[in-house]
Amino acid sequence: MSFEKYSSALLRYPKFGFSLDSSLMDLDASFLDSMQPKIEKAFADMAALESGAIANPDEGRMVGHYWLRNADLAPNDEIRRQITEPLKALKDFADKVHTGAVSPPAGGIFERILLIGIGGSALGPQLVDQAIGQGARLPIVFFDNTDPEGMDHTLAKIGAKGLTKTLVLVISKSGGTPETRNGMIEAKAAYDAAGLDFGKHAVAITGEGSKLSNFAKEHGFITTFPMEDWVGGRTSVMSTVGLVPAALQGIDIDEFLAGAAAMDAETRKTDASNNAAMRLALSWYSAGNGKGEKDMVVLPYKDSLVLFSKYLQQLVMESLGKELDLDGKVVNQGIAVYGNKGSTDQHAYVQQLRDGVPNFFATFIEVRKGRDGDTIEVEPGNTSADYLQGFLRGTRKALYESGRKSLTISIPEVTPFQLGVLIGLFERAVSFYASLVNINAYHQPGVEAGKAAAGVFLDVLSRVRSRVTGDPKNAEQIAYEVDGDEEDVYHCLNHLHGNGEVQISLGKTPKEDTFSL
Ligand SMILES: O=P(O)(O)OC[C@H]1O[C@](O)(CO)[C@@H](O)[C@@H]1O
Repeated sequence: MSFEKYSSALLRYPKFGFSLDSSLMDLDASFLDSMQPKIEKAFADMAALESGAIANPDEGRMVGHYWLRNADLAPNDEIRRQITEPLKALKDFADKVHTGAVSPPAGGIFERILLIGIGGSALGPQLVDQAIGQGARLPIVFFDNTDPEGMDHTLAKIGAKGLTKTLVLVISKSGGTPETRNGMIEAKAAYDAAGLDFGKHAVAITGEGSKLSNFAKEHGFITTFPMEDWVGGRTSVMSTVGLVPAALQGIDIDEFLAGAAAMDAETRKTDASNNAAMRLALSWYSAGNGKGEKDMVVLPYKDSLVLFSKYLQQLVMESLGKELDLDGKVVNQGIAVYGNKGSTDQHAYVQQLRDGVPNFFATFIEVRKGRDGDTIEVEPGNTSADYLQGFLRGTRKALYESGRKSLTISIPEVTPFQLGVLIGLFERAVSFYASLVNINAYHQPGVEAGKAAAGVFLDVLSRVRSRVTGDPKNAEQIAYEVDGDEEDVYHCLNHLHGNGEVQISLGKTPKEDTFSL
């Protein structure tokens, strides 16, 4: 480590107080020279993407999340309208909810939001809430899974009386995601049980003509906001998906969009040496030899950014984790992302980072401002914020001394603008990296295999359910009756037992276990 090296590697955007320190990634001149053709191609791919090329060839779609924060860049008037009109409509809607012009049927005003979604249709709003939702006008709670107990806990927190003043946002781009559908059905059941009209409390955000959009029409939802097919789920936080809840929460969405637009403006420039998104992408490439050989550990030193690691996990892993490259060659690409927050992680897994398997590089996120208002000294001469900074600097140094590389991103404070800056940075870094390694970052074919297998399992389960009788039978016998896979049938039976639907009599091995009513 040397000040000289730090000083020459530091990339700064003083206009908004951002910096990226890649000095501890050791990117040397020969690596950068060797990458030049790929860098030029990545800039060209990006320019094509932003001007409306079909950048997601497998799905035949444009990729437009960069237009969401600068509609002037949209490739045509129709798309421009698809951005500006919903933006205006959602602001009007939020105003009406705040003033009571849109109100619950039982009177009063809406006091909280229940957001039902999963993946990109929940993670962005969760990040926004955690990072910049403190003191929000409307608090927000989530159903982001099909776990019945999780939903029960959330409903219990709201309480039957609370439901009367809860506005439900059901978010699904495809409109057919089972977890989200289940959450909506469970929420509707709770409203029905409380004698309330679910539709009069509900808003949908979904693609036109989707199952969800039809459900919303049938059940008289308050309104529906559109989601366009050129916005991917994991990059939807600046579309209606993220902006409707944020505006309802009273978050300054114009600032949020402006932060991303400011980062876009800097990282659209084709000077690689001063482009933070390209620098990130090159650092990832160098760390993992362009094959994702090193994991990315994300360590924001700020409680409010704790979900940023999880958010990046989806953004990076769903975008870059691909079997085939754009030429159809098997490449099994990806970068594993995990993390939580500093300095908390110091007391969890940093031990392994420092001394264990050297299979990662770290990404520190420094927030310069410790807190608003007065502070105290926790000991003579030092504040809590000093400690946070000390632990960040100390961990970064200790890791480098044991041969572990790291990046450090710094922002002045966590505001809507700065959250936009961070999201804009990583979105573009993902786009660049995808070009560097020649993959489509905008589809997710791998997710379908698990969904299809779950469908087969659920089908077997419904048949197994009707085959359990008073006579004890083992999995093999029932599998024969339902024409199903024996192990699948065994798991179905065990699941039914776990939920009190059938009895089990344990044998020496699962093959010998028997089940009855
Ligand atoms: O918004 P939808 O269509 O419900 O999808 C939710 C999530 O499911 C995925 O399609 C696949 O997991 C994600 O890309 C997406 O964010």
